[in-house]
Amino acid sequence: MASSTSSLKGKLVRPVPFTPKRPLSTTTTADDLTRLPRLSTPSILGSAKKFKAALSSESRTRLTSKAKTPLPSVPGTPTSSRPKTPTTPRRGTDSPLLFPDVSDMDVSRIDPEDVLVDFETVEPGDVSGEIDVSVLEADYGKEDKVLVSIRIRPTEATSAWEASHTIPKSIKLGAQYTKSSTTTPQEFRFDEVLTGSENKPVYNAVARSHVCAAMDGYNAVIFAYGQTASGKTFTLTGDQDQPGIIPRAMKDVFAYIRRTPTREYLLRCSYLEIYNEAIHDLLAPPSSSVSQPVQIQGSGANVVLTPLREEVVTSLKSVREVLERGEGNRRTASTDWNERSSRSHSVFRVVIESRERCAGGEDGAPSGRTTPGFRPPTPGGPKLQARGGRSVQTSVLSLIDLAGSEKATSDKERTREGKYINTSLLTLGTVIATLAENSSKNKADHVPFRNSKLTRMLQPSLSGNARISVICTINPDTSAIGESTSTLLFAQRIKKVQLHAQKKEVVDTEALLERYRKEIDDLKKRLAEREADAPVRTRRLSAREQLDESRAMNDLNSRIRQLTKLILTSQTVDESKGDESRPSSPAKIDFDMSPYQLQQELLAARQQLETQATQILSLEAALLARPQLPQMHQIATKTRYEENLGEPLRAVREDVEKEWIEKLDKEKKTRLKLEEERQALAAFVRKFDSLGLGSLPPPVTILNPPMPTPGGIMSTVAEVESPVRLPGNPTQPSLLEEQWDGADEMSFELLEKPIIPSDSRKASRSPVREVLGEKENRPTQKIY
Ligand SMILES: Nc1ncnc2c1ncn2[C@@H]1O[C@H](COP(=O)(O)OP(=O)(O)OP(=O)(O)O)[C@@H](O)[C@H]1O
Repeated sequence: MASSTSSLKGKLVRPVPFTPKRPLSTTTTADDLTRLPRLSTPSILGSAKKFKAALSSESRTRLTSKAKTPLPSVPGTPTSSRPKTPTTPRRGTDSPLLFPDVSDMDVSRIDPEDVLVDFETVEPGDVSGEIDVSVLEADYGKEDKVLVSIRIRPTEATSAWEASHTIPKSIKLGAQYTKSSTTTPQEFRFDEVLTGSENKPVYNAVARSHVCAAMDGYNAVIFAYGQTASGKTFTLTGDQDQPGIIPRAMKDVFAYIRRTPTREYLLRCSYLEIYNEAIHDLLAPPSSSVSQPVQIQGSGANVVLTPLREEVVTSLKSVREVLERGEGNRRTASTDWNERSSRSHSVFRVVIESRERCAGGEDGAPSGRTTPGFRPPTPGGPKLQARGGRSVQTSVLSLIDLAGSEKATSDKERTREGKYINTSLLTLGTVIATLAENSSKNKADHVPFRNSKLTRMLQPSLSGNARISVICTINPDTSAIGESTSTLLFAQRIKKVQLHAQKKEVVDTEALLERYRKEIDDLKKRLAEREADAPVRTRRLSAREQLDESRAMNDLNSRIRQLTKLILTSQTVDESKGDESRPSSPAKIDFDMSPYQLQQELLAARQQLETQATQILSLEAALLARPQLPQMHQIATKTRYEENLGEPLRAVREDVEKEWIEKLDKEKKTRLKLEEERQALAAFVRKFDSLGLGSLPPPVTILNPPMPTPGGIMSTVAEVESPVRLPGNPTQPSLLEEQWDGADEMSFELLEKPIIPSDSRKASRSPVREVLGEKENRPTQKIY
């Protein structure tokens, strides 16, 4: 063992300003660990980093006193602290406890409205001043591939790898290190290939656009992957001289807020680690962290971590305080390869909620918490509410430092940890490989997300709903060629994963519903006007214009349908569950809902009934208003023939006939479906009424909505009666069941004459007439 250790000496040789490596001990005691300073990379966390956390969950110790040295600022940050908001934590060097049971900024204890950050409250010193407009305006939302970069750690020894920094940026093994002299080394191409010890260009190239994307409403994940001691922590956290991605990202978050005077933000941070396949909250007090490990609940895109402490941050100072506390709790240990190796995967998450600022700062609108559809907040505490018509945009920025993969080590405890680390990284590799395979071959193979906590937690992001940037770090030494090659292969696979990140908005339901209702009213008015003068106008229109007219009516109807559906969906949106739409069975009543919410449901159901009745009648009206089927066939054939001169008339006719059969069949199905929905809704309304829930007067109460007749006369029908015949009622031939009789005999001359429906059509038993009565249906006679 001693010889293996000595052979490792000098492998992590770093250029200036690196300090010489401490001679490695093969037998590290817990005592040693608490004394070991991190010699090679001075931590940005000051003395907090000087502590080594205990290495197993049993013997793990937490810091019980606050680090003496405050977290150094990112260069250029003025040290003046921002004025405190009433709830800004007063903990600091004078704090009696580093892990109070309840933090002042714990989101569950505060009113989000009191801790909003906007361009006025951001301290100029919290802003990098470097944010570049082109990054803010970058088209990051459309990027559907993972941004994959390689960072090669500097070495004083000879590097086994050759990097090309010109486009295409690539890396390949030096020819002298390939297995045989005849083999050409494989060239790996990536978005970025970075070298050197400067963290700023690394941040700009791999992280800045993702941070801006997160501020703009997209979920974003940035993670570092690589062999142990290859530079993941250096890249993400950095040190005093070279702050890494996390501190720079937080600075840009505040810079972004400062540059966006139109919005206000609520920022919540959490910090966790996955150690030996258990998730620990790095911000929770040690007692509750051990007794209540964080659980992953939910599945698919709705993964929830609970209990997980989230703390509101209002300035860089409060971010530093949170980071410092969490960092002090991370499990690191000296391994044969790295004096301060991360033994866990750590995840720093910032939930960014924002909404439009209202002019003057106070809109006088009622609190979002009283908006209909609001459900009690999830255990994570209160969230920013959509308010006064302003929707809330939510996104999560996750910054992940993975534990390094490694070979067997000389220490038993490290070997046990290493097994867990390697297993979860292996699962990550398998998940990525399957996702890549699925995207490139259009397959839907099972993805084993559940095989490790890491992949389960990352499932929503890896499944596509996040902008992802991966930095794969490489140890360039010749002794690490194997591991570096496998890192490059991992990087190549993840490049193939397909992303489709979407912004998530929670709307102010009341305002939105109002908008929808208004639009529906307008549309209905337009529809009624068109229907009223349809009979007269139709006679004057050319064949093409008649088709256009019919299309326009259809468009109006489908927009009304769409909006009605939206009303139902937005009223039943459960904020904790994301975009869940209304239950599939409208007859199901949710007894957890408040009477007011139930009433809103009832109102929506009634409105839908009304709209459906209107739709069904409009369909009938359109059918009655349009020419007889053979004539329609003729019109369509003529139009098509003119459009495709040169095609044989017979072929055109056959095509048109086929299309019309399909069209009529579709129409029939739509009407039957509408009727089924209508009946289900009617049952829903009846159920409400039988429970006495509909007795309170809703804003609009229309149980038997006035139904527009084709000619514009309004009437009322019994709610149970349907204007559509259901299957199995052979006594009423449907308008849709007309035959193609005579269609073959048509000639274009017919079209020159006014289109007059035949007597048989007049005599046909229209369901509209049946329902409304012959007299009320008189407008249909105006057609003639
Ligand atoms: N690009 C770099 N420039 C200068 N020093 C670096 C660079 N990358 C890594 N180092 C140094 O190499 C050592 C190991 O780096 P680091 O701890 O970041 O590795 P790691 O990949 O996080 O390891 P582990 O997985 O074991 O936690 C540290 O002393 C760090 O300061």
